[in-house]
Parts: sequence; C-alpha cells; structure tokens
Amino acid sequence: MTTFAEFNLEPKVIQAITELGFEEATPIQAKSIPIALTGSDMIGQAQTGTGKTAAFGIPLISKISKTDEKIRALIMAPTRELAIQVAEEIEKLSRFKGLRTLPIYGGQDIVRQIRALKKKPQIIIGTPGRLLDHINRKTIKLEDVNTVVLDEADEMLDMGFMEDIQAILKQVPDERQTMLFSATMPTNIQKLAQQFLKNPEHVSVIPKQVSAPLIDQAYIEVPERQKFEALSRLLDMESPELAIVFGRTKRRVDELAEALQKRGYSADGLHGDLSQNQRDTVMRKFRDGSIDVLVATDVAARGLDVSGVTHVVNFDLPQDPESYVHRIGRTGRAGKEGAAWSFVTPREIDHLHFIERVTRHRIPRKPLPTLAEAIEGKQRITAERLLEVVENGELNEYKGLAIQMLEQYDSVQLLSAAMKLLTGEKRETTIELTPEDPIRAKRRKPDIRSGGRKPSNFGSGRGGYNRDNRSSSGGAGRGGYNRDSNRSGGGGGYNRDNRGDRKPRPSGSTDTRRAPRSEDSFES
Ligand SMILES: Nc1ncnc2c1ncn2[C@@H]1O[C@H](COP(=O)(O)OP(=O)(O)OP(=O)(O)O)[C@@H](O)[C@H]1O
Ligand SMILES: [Mg+2]
Repeated sequence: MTTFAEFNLEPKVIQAITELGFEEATPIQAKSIPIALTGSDMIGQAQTGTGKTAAFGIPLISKISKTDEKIRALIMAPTRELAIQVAEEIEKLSRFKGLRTLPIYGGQDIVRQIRALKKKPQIIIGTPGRLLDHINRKTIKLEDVNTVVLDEADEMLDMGFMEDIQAILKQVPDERQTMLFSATMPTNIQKLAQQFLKNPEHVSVIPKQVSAPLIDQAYIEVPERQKFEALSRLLDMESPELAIVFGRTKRRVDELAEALQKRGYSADGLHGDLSQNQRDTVMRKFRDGSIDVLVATDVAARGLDVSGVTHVVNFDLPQDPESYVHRIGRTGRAGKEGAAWSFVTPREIDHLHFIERVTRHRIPRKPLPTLAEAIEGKQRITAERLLEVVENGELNEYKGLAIQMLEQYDSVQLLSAAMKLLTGEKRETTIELTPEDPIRAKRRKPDIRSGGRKPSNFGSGRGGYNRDNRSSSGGAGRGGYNRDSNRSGGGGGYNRDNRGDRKPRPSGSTDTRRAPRSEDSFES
C-alpha cells in the first residue's frame, strides 16, 4: 500500500487529495508519481478507472506556483467532455494551492474562452482543434509551458490529430516534460512517442488482461433485428442504476434513444452531431441521475468517469478491441464492480473472438433473458420499491382507505393490483431500427500493450490494491482502491465530447473516428 504522504507532496496538495477521499495511491499513481516528479518523460498505461488523471495531475500541479502568470502546463484530450472532466479533476486537486485551470474546447463560445484566458490560467486542458485555433489567433501562447500531457494518446492519434498535435507541440519549448497516458497502447503509439518524448520511462500497470478486472463481461448472441427486444429485457431484468448503451453510428444512437423513450425508459442520446448545449444537458442529466440510460457513440468511450454506472451494453460491437476496452471501462471504476454485455450477431462471432484475443480475456456467452425473466426482474424491483415505502413511508393517511378496501377485497388481489400499477405495463410500441451491417473480423497480432513490452507484474495480478467500500472480505487484490464516497461535487456536470473538434474525416455516418482503417495501420 502506498500512501500519498510518501511522495513528499506539499501539504496543500495532500489536503486536496484527502478532500477527494483518496486514501491510498492506486498502482499507476504509486509508480508514476515519483517518476513524473523527477521531470522525466513517461508513457503511462493502466486499466480504465484506475486513476490515471491524478497520476499525471498530481505531479503536474506540484511544479506550478500560484503566483505564476504564465501557461505552464498543457493537457490534451480527444473529446470535449473529457477535457472538461480532466479540468475539473485538476481543479479539485489544485484547489488549496489556488492554481487556475481552464478547459478549452470546440463548441464553446471562443470570445468567452478569450476572456477566461485573460485571467492567466497556469493549466490549460484542451482538445487539439480548438487549441490550434487559439494558437493561430495568438490568444494562447505556449512559450512558457514546461509540462505536456496527452491523455488518451492513442485515441488522439487514431482520430487523426497527429498533425494538430505536431503543430501545437512546435509552440512548446523543447525543454519540457511530456507524458502520454492511456489504458491501451497499440504499437503505433511508438511513432508518437519517438517524435515527442525524450527517453521516456514506460510505466505499465497492466496485469494479465487489459480490461479492468472488476467488470463482469459477457456476450449475448442475438440477430440484428432482435437487439432492441434483447436490450429492453436486459434493462428490465437488471434495472441498472445508470447504464451506457453504445451504438455504432449517430443515426443508431438517435433511433435507439427515441425507441427507449417510447418504451418508457428514461434515456437520452449523445453524439458528435448534437450542439454543445445539447451535449452538456444530456451529460448533466446523466450525471445527476435524471436519465438512467445514456445511449452514445464512441464519443463517450474514452475517459468518461460517471459514478453509478453499473452497466455498459455494446448494442453494436465496436470495430477495435481498444474501443471495446474503453467502452466497457465506463463501469467497474475506482474499485466498484460493473457489468458489460455485448450483443453479437451470428456473423460477428469471429470479430468477438478477435477482441478476445487482443484483450486476452475470454468473454463468456450469456443466454438472452427470457420474457419471463424480464417480467420477474421488473416485479422484483417493484416489490423492493414497495417494501422501501413500507419501511420508510409515512402511511397513516392511506390506512383508512386501505382498511376499507381490505374489508371488500382479497389482500393478495389488492397487493397484486398495486404492484401491477407500480410496475407499469410495457408500452406496446412497435420499434423498427435501421439495421446496421455486421462488423467483419480483422486480423492483427494480439498486442494491445505498448510495444509488446512485458507488463509489470502487479501484486496479485489483478491490478490490485485495497478498496474500502466493500465488506471486509473485499480487501486486497482486485484492482480497486480506497476512497470514501464523497467525491465532492462529482456530479458537477460537464460534458466532454466531442469529436466535433476533430477534422472531418470521410467516415460516413460513423461518429467515431475510425473510419475503416487499413489492417496494416495497427502494426505500423
Ligand atoms: N487514489 C485514489 N483513490 C480513490 N479513488 C481514486 C483515486 N485516484 C483516482 N480516483 C478516482 O477514480 C476514478 C477514476 O479515475 P480516472 O478517471 O483518473 O481513471 P482513468 O485511469 O483515467 O480511467 P480511463 O482509462 O477510463 O480514463 C475517478 O472518479 C477518480 O476520482
Ligand atoms: Mg482517464
């Protein structure tokens, strides 16, 4: 166990860490913080939800002084929502130190950003497109930057940001510290590293499997046309606290969100064609729980940290294994458990096996929930809700009528009727989604790690460290970590997103970057 006290951090930074409820450092934090504090370049890889943001954030803020009026650190992220989220976390970590952070992303009024820049932030967190825009307008000058972080570096590369990043880094002095972080490091990341990093230290906390260990993964074989029915049954059966459902295209996301709403679920969609306002609203609603199901393209696959996401459903399989790892990593974070299910059409089974090979994890098959199971699941939830009211509710004003009714009707009959009413009959709307073509299996070497380096062996081999929020047996060795549940203001609403900042690519209706890329590109 590594405590934050061991890193010789300033008391104000320790205070912020304590306030965030972090009790001990996660493995990637334990390994990277001391290295990053020396100023050395580094490549950091660790499973989703294991605290990479603080792993680079803590050393970064330690280098900056409150009285500084120059931009000293630049963090780049692939999506707007991620830029906003990282900015919030850095803000929280530097709160007592009194540093100024500013997210800079597309879709937001540039005049407003220029005004905010006048307040002399020391840390800028941005998406490449908008950053470049400011650089060209000379509203952002990077000549005093001494730390650069590329969060989700492989994704930015994949999205075609290489040139933008090159152009941005040309503005930053060579005498700087550069760090790359991601849960996945395909071999082509080496190209980026060679160009931008000097003798980087590789810090990898990836045990046997790349995906996070606390995620219960399964696949359900289901024909394209039955996917929607399968999804409603799953949602009924499991009643997720919060769920993210990934669809392949923007059209798919729109149709699916609408279909779910029609059936009476509290759902909304997120993709790069929405206005920034719409995106902000959807994310805020999801974070505060006013919608339970977020339907999204891969725009929500990377970095998004929403507490309470108990389920991820791949309504459509992703093209890339990396995307699979990141999508399912929206659950099972910070020591919590989660479930991730993937719908696989019969023709996509080979593609699933490919994902299994690359991620080095066998994904077990799960039967499609039956209608009976779905109904039973819904009823169970109704019964639970009812019993909660029995225990907590002020029921006196209902009792008179209840007694009267019981005199006339059978109690089982009455209770059943109440449950029926509460459960709500499923609305029998016919749902027709435009079918998506099956994904074809790709071929490449099973290597999702950086340069095929041997992963460091961490503890129990399950990513391991302690987390406290489970019963006594939940101690060491399952990838979690300790923190209490008071993430101050974690719901504060942001949106990262948007792939709207990236250059238009000929990817048809796929929101997600990667228009079909050539098989070779994985290896180069
Ligand atoms: N030492 C810690 N103890 C407890 N919780 C922590 C600790 N460090 C970070 N966290 C929390 O864990 C969650 C996940 O962290 P973060 O988003 O940085 O993960 P990540 O590794 O970047 O994941 P991803 O690969 O999905 O981007 C956040 O809510 C964060 O506040
Ligand atoms: Mg992250």
